[in-house]
Amino acid sequence: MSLSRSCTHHVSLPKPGPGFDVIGLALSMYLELRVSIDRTQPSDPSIPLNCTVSYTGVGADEIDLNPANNLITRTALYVLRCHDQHDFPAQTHVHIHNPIPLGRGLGSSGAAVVAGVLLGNVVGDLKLSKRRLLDFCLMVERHPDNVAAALYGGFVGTYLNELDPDDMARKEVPLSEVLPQPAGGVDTGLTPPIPPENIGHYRRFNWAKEIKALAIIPDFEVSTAKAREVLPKTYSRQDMIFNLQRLALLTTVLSDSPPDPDLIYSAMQDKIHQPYRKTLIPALPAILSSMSPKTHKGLLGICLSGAGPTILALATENFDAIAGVIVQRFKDEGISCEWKILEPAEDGATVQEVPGDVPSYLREIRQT
Ligand SMILES: Nc1ncnc2c1ncn2[C@@H]1O[C@H](COP(=O)(O)OP(=O)(O)O)[C@@H](O)[C@H]1O
Ligand SMILES: N[C@@H](CCOP(=O)(O)O)C(=O)O
Repeated sequence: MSLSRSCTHHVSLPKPGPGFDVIGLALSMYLELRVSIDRTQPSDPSIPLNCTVSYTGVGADEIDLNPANNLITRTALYVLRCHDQHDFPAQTHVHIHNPIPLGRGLGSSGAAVVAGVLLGNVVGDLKLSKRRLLDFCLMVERHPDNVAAALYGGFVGTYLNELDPDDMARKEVPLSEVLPQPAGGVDTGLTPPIPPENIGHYRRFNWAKEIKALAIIPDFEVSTAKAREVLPKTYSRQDMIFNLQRLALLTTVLSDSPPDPDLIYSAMQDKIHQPYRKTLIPALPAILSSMSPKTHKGLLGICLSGAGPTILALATENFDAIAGVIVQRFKDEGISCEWKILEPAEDGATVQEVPGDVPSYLREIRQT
């Protein structure tokens, strides 16, 4: 029997403003996998881990297609190995179509982790609940904002539960034990750390239909790991209260219809990550200090998307002009940008059976 399955994942654009590592927004860019398992064929020992990978979309020259190195397939292997399945089923092929720019703060890695977890669940026929899938995601990407938004869709608030000491230790094992690279074959003898139950939690919020998300995407990468290294380990009480006061309002004001620009603009101010990340993103200070609903009609609020360098501007109208100003600010620093108008993606990650024989995945990749 042959089968072809597709998984679709939405990119998450995390945390408007003060919700660092807390709130996430899934937006209308879709990472898509096509998975085929040719069960008519026996295992071929020359195929590492029984899996071949192909890729279309952005970053094709960067992504490693060796299943032992690729983030999506390594994550899937982690899920499989936690269930005593050491390799992919014989003759698995995974086609990845990825429109999400890499290393730009648009959640490409969060979407890839969600994709990998769903891939493991599908090819291993594990039938894990979404809640359990989130545990696996959180063993790999340890801040919950991106993966919860990509998995569940929409505008979400997230938190990590206080686990008992044993579970906490299990959750905090080094990432290299969760995702060894390269992911060795069956003979490594390594037992993967099984995620504790109920690592994190999420809650969907409403989103006012008038609000669109402009993503202005500079032509350079900032790795999330690097952008987290520049953050301080501790913060002043004053700065924490500043963010908490705004975050308490933000989730509500983004659901109000019609939106209140002044309130949204104020609620999107941040003192715990953007000031430190300015050093990595040349135009950020000029953009944040010069744009507001008073200077730009239709603008509601502006912040770094994820760890940057993408700028997220929430707006109701006047999109070309708002994006044009931000593009120009980057241009002044010698950086070119593309920009997109995006909307919340409500559905989260989905898996569909695709009828037809194995080669059909090549024809069915959605071009976005
Ligand atoms: N579709 C994908 N397939 C495989 N690896 C991916 C994919 N998307 C992202 N990655 C990995 O994640 C890295 C980017 O992650 P990160 O620095 O967290 O940036 P961001 O998540 O903001 O795009 C890429 O360099 C790549 O290694
Ligand atoms: N909350 C995280 C989000 C990182 O998102 P990414 O898209 O840059 O991976 C952070 O701000 O570090």
